[in-house]
Amino acid sequence: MPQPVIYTHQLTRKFGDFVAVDAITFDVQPGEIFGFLGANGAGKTTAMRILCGLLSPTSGQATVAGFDVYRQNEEIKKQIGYMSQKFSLYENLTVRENIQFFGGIYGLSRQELKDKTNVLIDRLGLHNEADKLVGALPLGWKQKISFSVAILHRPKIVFLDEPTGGVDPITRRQFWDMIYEAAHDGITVFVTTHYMDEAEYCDRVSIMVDGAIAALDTPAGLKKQFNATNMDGVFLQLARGAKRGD
Ligand SMILES: Nc1ncnc2c1ncn2[C@@H]1O[C@H](COP(=O)(O)OP(=O)(O)OP(=O)(O)O)[C@@H](O)[C@H]1O
Repeated sequence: MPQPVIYTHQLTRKFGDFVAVDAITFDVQPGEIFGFLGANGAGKTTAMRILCGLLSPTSGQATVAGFDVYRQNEEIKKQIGYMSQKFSLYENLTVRENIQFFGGIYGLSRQELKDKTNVLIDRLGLHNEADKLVGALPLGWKQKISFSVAILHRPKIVFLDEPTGGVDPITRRQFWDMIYEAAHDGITVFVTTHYMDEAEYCDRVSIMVDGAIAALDTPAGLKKQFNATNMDGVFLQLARGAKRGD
């Protein structure tokens, strides 16, 4: 078995007496697409913030790309890419400027930036849009650019926090083609989503309920375990018992 890219053991985060993340244990293998599901308030974002090196756990263990979340969060930040529906690109910069800005933050050299920007604009077929403001583009395009920017520096792992919220199923499907391509290139993908069709696209899926991992398996394994025809059926059975959330 190769070394996991993400390893957690009894990872816990409290806010005062409130246990937001409750002793979660799992690992993610290199190149895997790992779905991180849970109802609102289940604790996904808190767990993800810990794994991105942004928040310290209260107890338990975790490593990301081999680095410890308590002591080596600066190293972790260099190994990861991050994209969220909530934080994406700068609307008042052009596509090209956004790519160069974020590429610069991720530490690419001037020449690398120039080359990668051109390759990316080519791949996304954005020649006519490259010098337009991002704010003028449809949401689906922004998401695709945002994802491409998050993996521009070829991180070991990319964290995607509800990356496809609010776009139509065809655009979401295209977005997932990009995810598959990244995974095929060896980038591990850790993704949260509320769309159950997207859960089916993951290699394995964990479902959090009230801070704990209630189930973790391949989509096929989960459907079998919960005697459900689709992931919606699995999710509803687990989420029905949740105390937190809307
Ligand atoms: N800084 C904080 N202080 C106190 N409570 C917090 C803090 N951050 C998160 N929580 C609480 O922890 C719980 C888990 O929140 P979290 O945002 O991790 O859930 P989530 O699964 O990402 O939900 P959503 O899908 O709605 O984003 C929630 O009840 C939330 O109110």
